[in-house]
Formats: sequence, structure tokens, C-alpha cells
Amino acid sequence: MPMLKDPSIKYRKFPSMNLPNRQWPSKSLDKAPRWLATDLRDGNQSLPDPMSVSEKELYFAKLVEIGYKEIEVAFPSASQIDFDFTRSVVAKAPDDVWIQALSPCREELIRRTIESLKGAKKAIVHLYLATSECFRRIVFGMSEDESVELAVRCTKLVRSLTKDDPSTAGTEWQYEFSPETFSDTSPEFVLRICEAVKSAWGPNEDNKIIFNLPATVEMSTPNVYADQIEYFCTNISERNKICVSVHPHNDRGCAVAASELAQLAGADRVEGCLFGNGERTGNVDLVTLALNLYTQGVSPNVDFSDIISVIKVVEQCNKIPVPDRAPYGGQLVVSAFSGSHQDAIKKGFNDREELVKAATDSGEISTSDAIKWQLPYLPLDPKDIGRTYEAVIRVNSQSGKGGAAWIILTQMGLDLPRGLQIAFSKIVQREAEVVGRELKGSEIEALFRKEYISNGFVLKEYDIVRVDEQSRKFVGSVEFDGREIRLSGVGNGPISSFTDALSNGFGVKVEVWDYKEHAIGQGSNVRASTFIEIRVDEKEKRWGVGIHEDVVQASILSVLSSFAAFL
Ligand SMILES: CC(=O)SCCNC(=O)CCNC(=O)[C@H](O)C(C)(C)COP(=O)(O)OP(=O)(O)OC[C@H]1O[C@@H](n2cnc3c(N)ncnc32)[C@H](O)[C@@H]1OP(=O)(O)O
Ligand SMILES: CC(C)C(=O)C(=O)O
Repeated sequence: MPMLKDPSIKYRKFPSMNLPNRQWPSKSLDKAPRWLATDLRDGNQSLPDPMSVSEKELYFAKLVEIGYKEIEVAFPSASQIDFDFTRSVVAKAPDDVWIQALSPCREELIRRTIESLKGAKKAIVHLYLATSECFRRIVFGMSEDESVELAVRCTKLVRSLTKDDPSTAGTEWQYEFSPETFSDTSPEFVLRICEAVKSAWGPNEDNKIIFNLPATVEMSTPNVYADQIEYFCTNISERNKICVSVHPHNDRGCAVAASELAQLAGADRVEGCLFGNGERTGNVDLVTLALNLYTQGVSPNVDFSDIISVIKVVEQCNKIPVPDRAPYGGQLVVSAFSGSHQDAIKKGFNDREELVKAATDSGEISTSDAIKWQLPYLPLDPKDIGRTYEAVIRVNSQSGKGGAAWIILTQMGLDLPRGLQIAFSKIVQREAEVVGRELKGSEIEALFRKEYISNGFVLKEYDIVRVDEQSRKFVGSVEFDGREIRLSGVGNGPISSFTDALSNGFGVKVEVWDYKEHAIGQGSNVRASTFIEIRVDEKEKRWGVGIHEDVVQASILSVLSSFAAFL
């Protein structure tokens, strides 16, 4: 049995913090943090096939287009590709974008990193050193004192090569230090090493030092991480000269929650990747964080209006697909297959349309976006991220009447009456079971046309004349099965005179059971759509649909469509 009956003999419970006066639980998120996109560094280093220079260029351009102002572009001392790419970005980055590059605390690698950033308008040098007991003992064999000494020496080196070097004065420099494995390090030691690094760098309020506090491996529940961040924020000196950054990984699947709670606890900045690429289970997903803010009415300061193009670039450069269930971006997250979801969403869209119409008609609003979003099952309006409503409702054997009706509405503009929805959904259900998969919109439309619109009849010519106040007479002819059939009948209106004519012509009894109609289109393109349910010789009732510029002809066509099914 590989899994232990008692895992406590092998695994330790992560200790919680004793922080009785914690403030973060009663706070709420009301502004976007500073974002740092590390797709091209942490994301890239975790890929089976790291990005080429041209892929990095494409990705960088997309990050800039989305609106990221701080982008970690490389680990320049790792490879010639990373060095060359950093050089190319230095030449091309927009003036308001900070280029960040990472180096370990090793002198030759720091020199190479700063070399790669020479000439940049705005550059952030980022050094990391793991501080936890586990890493100091197992990886480095280093005491706390030795770690502090190394961090301070390397910080001073960065300082001498950047802000203290007059030859680099054309560059605005920032310095970021990451006590790697922060969340597994004693909080007191984190403070000690960061205080020492801060003194070595000498930040001020206008050029803050960035302390990036990573959950290098996510090892606890997000509330513990939030406590650690709050402890740091309240105990570090000169908080006004510090930007507190977080860098959560997703090993326990809680990186988004950890980032959000960390912001409540005082973090000013978040590092992550689009769609959560990154080491192991990934870095925190920047798309989810941004759109979580957006759906609470807070501007994230980044723009995912065209999320499909973002996914395309991410998939092309990472060579890893964005999962179909990825929050907000995944193919399936704005799709509903199941009947009760489809029904609620369809009603939600109808409700919204009515609210928007009423508010627009009364002059209360100038844009439909001014009506607060409230739609069953959809936390975000798909159109805000460039998704169409057509993709929202999809049909398979789990779907109900609302699903197929929605497809017919969006594709053909036909708002089916409830009875027809029920009848059609049985046909769709049967077909979905036969093919054993989702039905495409085009297949549903074809089923609908075959079942309710196409019929073997050709309406040759007709006339409906007024006999007296109460009655009308239909006279005309139809072609069916290669034969021309003359028809004549009387009723109290056009439809009843026509059904009487059919009854006479075919020697049956035709009764109209239900009738609905609505207009499709507007202005000179307007057409009538009619839905008529008839019964012939007391057999099972059938619906037919007719569409025509003339409402009477549309009705005749719909009767013919349903009548054909009885022959
Ligand atoms: C949590 C993170 O994501 S940190 C960023 C990780 N990213 C990467 O590692 C990608 C780029 N890395 C590389 O290209 C290479 O690892 C290099 C160039 C940095 C170093 O390569 P090498 O010299 O061949 O070392 P190697 O990778 O085998 O081992 C890492 C060495 O750096 C040391 N090291 C690890 N982290 C640090 C650090 N923050 N500061 C200083 N030294 C460090 C290790 O202890 C080890 O030293 P050792 O060789 O004396 O045992
Ligand atoms: C370099 C640091 C910030 C890192 O990537 C991590 O700890 O995960």
C-alpha cells in the first residue's frame, strides 16, 4: 500500500502563526496591485521547450498590449537566448515598461545580468537567495549569518554596478530581493536578512526596494501565507520605502486565494504568469486575479478584451494548451450543456434584454453596460473578454429545451414558442443520443429546417377574399409529389380558410391548435415568422414554421410544413 494509513508519520503539519491581532480578515480588495509578469522567466524556465527569441518577442509584445508595466524578461546569465532577448528588449521596450531580470547571488552571474540590462530606460535587477532552514542546510550548507553576509555583499555589488555607477545614469534602476522559500523560512530570519539588504541598498520613498516574498512551494493554507505577509509588513522598518511583492506558486491549488489574502495582508505587488504557467503546478494565474477584480467592479489595470488572442500567443509560445476549464479563459467556462443551466442562462439574457430596453427607452442609460450584471451561472459577461454569446449554450444529450431553442434563436432569429421548444428538444435529444456527442449549431439548425420548415409543397398561387363580415374564402393551388392540387375553403380568417381548403382537398380534418408569430429583422428587411401547431384526423399534433415578408403567406407556409408530416 503506497499511501500510508497514518501519513503523520511521514508528513509534518505546516505550523500556523500566532498572530492574535491579525487585520487582514476584515479587509477587502478595492484596488489592483502592481503586477509583475514573469512568464518569460519563471514561466519559461519551467517549459519542456523554452521559448526562442522570436517566441519571447511575440509574448513580450502581448504582455505590453495587455498593459503590464513590469515584465521579468529573462534569467540572462542562464543562456545566450535569454541574454540576447534581454538586449533586444532593452532596445525596444516602451518607455513606461520596466524590464526585470533575475540572477542568483553569484558575482559573475550578477555582472552578466547587469550587462544585459545596460542602456535600458527602466530596469529592475532581481536577486534571489533561499533562506529556509531546509535550503540552507540541504542545498547551500550555509548558516543564517553566512546567508545574510552573501545577500548583503551581492546587494552592494548590484548597487555599485547600477545606481552608484554614473555611467549607467541613463537608466532608472530598481532593486528586488527575494528571500526564496520565504513561506518556509522563520519570519524573524526573513526580517533580519531583509533589514540587512535594505541597509545595503539604501532605498527611499521615491525609489522603493522591492521585497518579493515567495511561496516558492505552496505548503500551507492561504490564511497562513496571509499571516506571514502581515507579520512582515507590520514588523519591517521603513515600510514607506518598501514595495512588498508576493510570488505564490500553486502546489496546493490555492495560489489565487493566497495572492488575494496576501494583498489583504498588505502586499502591494503580485508576480505571476498568464494562465498560471510556471514551475510544477505553476505560478499564480494573472488572468484569474485580474478578472476576479474586474467582476467585483474593480479595474485591474490590464485589458483582456481579446482573451482569445492572448490564449493563442500563450499556447503558441509555451507549447502547452490552456485547459478547457481554466478560469475565465478556458474554452468551456462560458459554455453550458446542461438543461437547467441553459434554461436559466436563456432566461437571464431575456431578463437583461428587457431591463436594458426599458432603461434605454426611458433615457436612463446610454450603454447596456450601465445595467449591473446579474445573470444565472455567468459571473462575467462573455462579451467583455471578446467571447460571443453563441458559444455560451451548447447542446448534447444533457441539454433541455432551452439549449436547442437558444441555438435557433441566435442562429436563425426564431424565438420558438414553449410548445415547439418541447417538441424540438425531443428530436434533438434523440439525435444527440444517436451520434453520442455534442451537436454543432449547424446540425441543430439543419434538424430544425428538416423537421419544421422544409416540406414537399410548392405554393403555386392563392387568393383570400372576404365573403362577409365573419368569413373569408381561400382559393389556390399547391404542388405536391409532382401533382398540382386545387384548393378551396372557407373560414373566419386566412388560416382557418386555408386549413378548410386543405381538409377539402385532401379529404382529412385539419385543426389549428396553437399559433404564435413574431417579426424577424428590422426596417425594410423585416419578415414574419409564424409557428403553427395543427392536428390532422385527431392524430398527434405537429408544429410547422413559416417565414415570409407577408405574415399571411408565412402562416400558410407553416401550416403546409406541419401538414406535410401527416402525409
Ligand atoms: C525558485 C526559482 O525559480 S529560482 C530561478 C531558477 N532558475 C534557473 O535555475 C534557470 C537558470 N539557471 C541556470 O541556467 C543555471 O542553474 C545557472 C546558470 C544559474 C547555474 O548553473 P550551474 O553553475 O551549472 O549550477 P547548477 O544549476 O548545477 O546548480 C545551482 C548552483 O547554484 C547555487 N544556487 C542556487 N540558488 C542560488 C542562489 N540564489 N544564489 C547563489 N547560488 C545559488 C546552488 O547551490 C548550486 O551551487 P553548487 O554548484 O555550488 O552546488
Ligand atoms: C526567484 C523566486 C522569486 C522564485 O521564482 C520563487 O521563489 O519561486
